[in-house]
Amino acid sequence: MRPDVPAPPAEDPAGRPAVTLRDARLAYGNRVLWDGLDLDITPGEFLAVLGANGSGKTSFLKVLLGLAPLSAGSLTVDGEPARRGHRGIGYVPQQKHFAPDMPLRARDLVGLGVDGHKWGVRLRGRAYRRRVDELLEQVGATPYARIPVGLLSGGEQQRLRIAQALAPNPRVLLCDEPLLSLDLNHQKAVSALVGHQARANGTAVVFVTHEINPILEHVDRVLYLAGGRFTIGTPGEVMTTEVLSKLYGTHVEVLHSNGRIVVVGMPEAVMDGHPEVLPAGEAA
Ligand SMILES: Nc1ncnc2c1ncn2[C@@H]1O[C@H](COP(=O)(O)OP(=O)(O)OP(=O)(O)O)[C@@H](O)[C@H]1O
Repeated sequence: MRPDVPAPPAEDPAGRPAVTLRDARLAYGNRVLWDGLDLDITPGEFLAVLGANGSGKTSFLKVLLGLAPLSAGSLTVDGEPARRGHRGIGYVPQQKHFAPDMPLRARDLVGLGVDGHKWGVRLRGRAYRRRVDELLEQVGATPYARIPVGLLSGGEQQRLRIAQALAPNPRVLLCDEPLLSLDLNHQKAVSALVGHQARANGTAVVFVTHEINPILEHVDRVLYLAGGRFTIGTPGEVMTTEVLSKLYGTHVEVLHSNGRIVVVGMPEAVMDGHPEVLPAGEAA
C-alpha cells in the first residue's frame, strides 16, 4: 500500500522557478488588468499580491490555476503550462460558506486534501490519521474535528480550507484573501503556518490580500496592481510614497508606524474598481 502522507517536494535539480510569467497580459475587452508582466516566483518564495478592489488580484490567481487564459505572453507553473487540476497547486479560494447540511466532518474535509480527493472506500492507515491530526492541530481545528463543516463559523471553515490546501505539500500555494473573517490571533497563526510552509518545504506562496500587515514579516516580494499597471519588489521597495504615487498616478501617502504600513489617499476611481480611468502603462 502506498503511504498516505505525501513526501516533501523534491529539490528541483534544474533550480527552475515554481512559476514563470513572460510578457504576460490579461485584458477583459479593452480593460487591461496588467501587461508586460515578467515574473519568476522561486520555490520557497512568499509573494503578496496587493491592490484595490477590481485591480485584478483574483484574476491573477485564476490565470495561475488555468481558469483564465492569458491575453498574451506565456506562463508555466511547476515547469508545465498552467492547467486546471494541477496536483502541484494548493488553493485556498475566497471564502464561501459550506451548506449547513453538508455531510462532511471537519477532519473529512482535511482528509480529502491528504488522500488526493479520491472518493470511495479506502483503507486509511495510521499515517493518514496522523497527518490529518497534525494539520487540524496546525490550524487550531482539533476541538471541532468531528463537527459537520456546515455548522462551523466562517473563520473555522476557513482554517480547514487552509489545512486542506497544505495537506498535499504543494509546490505552489495560491491563497485568495485567506485571512478574511479570522480574528487577530488566527490571522497570525495562519500567516505563520503559510510562511513556514514556504521556508520549510519550499512551497512558492502567492498570497492575495488587501492588508499586508498581518503577513509583513513573511513576505519576500510584493506584486502591487493598480489601474492596469503593476510594480514588483520587496515590501521595503514597493510600499513607499514615491513608488505607490507613481503607480496610482496621483499622490498617495505611505505611513510606517509601529511596524505597520498604512496607505492613505488612494484615488476613488481605483477604489471603486474602475481602473480603466487610469492610463495603462509600463511597470513602475
Ligand atoms: N471573466 C471576466 N470577464 C470580464 N471581466 C472580468 C472577468 N473576471 C474579472 N473581471 C473584471 O476584472 C476586474 C478584476 O477582477 P478581480 O476579481 O481579479 O479583482 P480583485 O483585485 O480580486 O478585486 P477584489 O479585491 O474586489 O476581490 C474586475 O473589474 C472584474 O469585474
